[in-house]
Amino acid sequence: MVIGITGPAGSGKSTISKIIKTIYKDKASIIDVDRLGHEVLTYFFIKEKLKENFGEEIFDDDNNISRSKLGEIVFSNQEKLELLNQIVHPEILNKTEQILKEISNKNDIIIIDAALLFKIGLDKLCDKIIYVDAPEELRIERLSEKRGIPLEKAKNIVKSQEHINSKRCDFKILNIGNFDQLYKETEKIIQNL
Ligand SMILES: CC(C)(COP(=O)(O)OP(=O)(O)OC[C@H]1O[C@@H](n2cnc3c(N)ncnc32)[C@H](O)[C@@H]1O)[C@@H](O)C(=O)NCCC(=O)NCCS
Ligand SMILES: Nc1ncnc2c1ncn2[C@@H]1O[C@H](COP(=O)(O)OP(=O)(O)OP(=O)(O)O)[C@@H](O)[C@H]1O
Repeated sequence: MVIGITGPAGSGKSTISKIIKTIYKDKASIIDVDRLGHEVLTYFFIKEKLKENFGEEIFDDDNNISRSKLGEIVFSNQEKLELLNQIVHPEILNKTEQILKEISNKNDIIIIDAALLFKIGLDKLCDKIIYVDAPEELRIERLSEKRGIPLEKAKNIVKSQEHINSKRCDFKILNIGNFDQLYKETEKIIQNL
């Protein structure tokens, strides 16, 4: 079974993914789509496209994409973010499909952890979808205080995700309690899959 976990930044997707992994142990795998997005930035043809569209300034001294420089540009400019999305999302979708094919017979549960599950088109790969949310201020606080993202960047990321919604979901979690409460709520959902 493929479970999509989606919702805005700082809502708790990765934490829920890890809870499910703790419950299912070796029978579950997590596809972390943020990480796949980072991998895609190392592909030669993607780097070339990004150079054409964003210029040399997004590269570091070793000719790798500087995520902090690129992030600074796109998270404060919706049009540029959309341009980046058009370049990388098809490749992220391909890569996820490829991984699913490779690991699906070795796992009972595969979790796709992605804020942009619907936007990238990953929802169509999922049997069940969990949508997780929390109030904006709490998410910004988690991103800046717990994940170490500078406050301004955290606010920009959250603003850039205003389109995220719970279009088609089977379960919803409002993650405003403590970790134990989140664990229990996740466990309850797992029992009803
Ligand atoms: C802009 C980039 C270079 C910034 O990298 P950086 O390491 O600084 O941030 P990171 O990837 O950890 O993301 C930080 C937060 O922003 C969110 N985010 C990332 N990309 C996007 C996007 N295109 N739109 C909205 N939110 C995004 C992430 O879910 C996360 O919550 C990188 O996020 C990227 O290449 N994004 C495009 C690919 C993508 O859409 N990834 C998200 C898949 S769910
Ligand atoms: N219920 C909770 N109680 C305390 N801390 C929490 C809770 N839920 C999440 N956190 C913490 O908040 C931070 C953000 O959570 P997490 O990384 O799971 O969010 P996310 O939705 O995966 O974010 P992103 O989209 O940016 O990857 C983490 O440091 C996590 O440990």
